[in-house]
Amino acid sequence: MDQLGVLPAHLAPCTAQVDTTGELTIGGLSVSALVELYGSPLFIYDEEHLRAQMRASAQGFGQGRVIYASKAFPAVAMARIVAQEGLFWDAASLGELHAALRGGIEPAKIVLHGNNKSMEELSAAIEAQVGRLVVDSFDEIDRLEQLGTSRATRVWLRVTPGVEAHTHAYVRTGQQDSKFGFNLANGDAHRAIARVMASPRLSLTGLHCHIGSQVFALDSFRDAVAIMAELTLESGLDELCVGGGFGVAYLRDEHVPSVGAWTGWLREALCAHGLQEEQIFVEPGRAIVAASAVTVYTVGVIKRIPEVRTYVAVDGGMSDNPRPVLYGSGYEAFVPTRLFAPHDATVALVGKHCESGDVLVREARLPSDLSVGELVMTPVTGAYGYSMGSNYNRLPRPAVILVRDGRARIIVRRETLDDLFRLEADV
Ligand SMILES: Cc1ncc(COP(=O)(O)O)c(C=O)c1O
Ligand SMILES: N[C@@H](CCCC[NH3+])C(=O)O
Repeated sequence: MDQLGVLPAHLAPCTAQVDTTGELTIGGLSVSALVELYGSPLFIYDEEHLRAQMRASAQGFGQGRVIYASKAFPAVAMARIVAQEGLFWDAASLGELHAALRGGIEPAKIVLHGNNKSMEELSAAIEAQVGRLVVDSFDEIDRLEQLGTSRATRVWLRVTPGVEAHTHAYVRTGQQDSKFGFNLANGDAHRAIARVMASPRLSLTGLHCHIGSQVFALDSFRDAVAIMAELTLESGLDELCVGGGFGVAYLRDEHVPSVGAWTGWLREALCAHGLQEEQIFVEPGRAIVAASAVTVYTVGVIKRIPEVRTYVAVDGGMSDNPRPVLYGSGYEAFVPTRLFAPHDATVALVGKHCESGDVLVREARLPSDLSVGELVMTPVTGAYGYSMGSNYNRLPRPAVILVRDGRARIIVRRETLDDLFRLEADV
């Protein structure tokens, strides 16, 4: 089915269905019943969708290995699923490393990233015996040598290949002017390779690059693959990771390759450049997790300004989804209990924060007879929503639930007022 009422199927989690009354179900459970049980706002993740995306990414990549970029959604429950599906886990901090360990990811399948890793992060990674440590700077090489690492720690170097990915400037990472990695053009990458190869304490096994996030153009990857494959082979290294960043559809008119198509294309391109499947890695985050979740809100206020605009205010906002404010990202909105109703009015869907910029969807299509108390849902919020959320205006973070086969589990409970004050001293 291409449509679930007015909801385009490609924006919905894979188990989403619409019942005869127009109500959306996910994992066999009605969205309104879930909100009744777990409260609003609510993140609903579809476990089958997550597993299907992980399997598709791995299948497309053949013998290559898929690393889940956990920053997109680094919950412990997510780590458990990643462990069961056999993927690797990219951690970019001590917190993301601990989520992996708590979720049962084998340390050998953890890849530690970060452009400014602390001594504490480096020693925790070495102690845990993570599978790959991705070195990002000359200062980090100094730190590792000070720490007295042994050659048991496998090291990759993050290279900045000088590729301008076609995406938002804030999430572009492969160009020369970047805080990440060793630049290829000015000779830093070659100097770092020579230095780490000569080190008695470090064992260089591969290279890494990541050109940016929410990238749609295959051309950007094509250039990065060619440059990185050549550098890996000329340096005599065994492993190459070409990062993630595969774009996903957020809007009804956007259509993008599936995650399996992305990884399949990269596998072919890397092999065409002379690498063996066993040598290659990819690192998608968003493409695995984004469309697996929806956020459901409750409408609290409808403000109509004739001939100007209608504002529909919900009980969350930029604290549970900062992407529209940060990157001007677009989303769609739907009433999950009335998917057969025409969504015939254009309104601004806004949050409850003290900022005029706290807009979730600037021009949302919602029913013209929408009323206070109804539910509104934004799909494709599984990546960089909860993980980049905040407590701005002292809003407690929403609950996150995982649904599957008619069963729901809380994987992150809703914050309470006590949670909000737990760090404050009693003065
Ligand atoms: C090191 C690294 N690897 C992989 C990714 C992939 O994340 P995504 O596929 O969500 O863009 C990122 C973030 O963009 C990253 O910083
Ligand atoms: N947080 C960004 C992506 C950054 C990826 C991290 N390297 C986003 O939503 O879209």
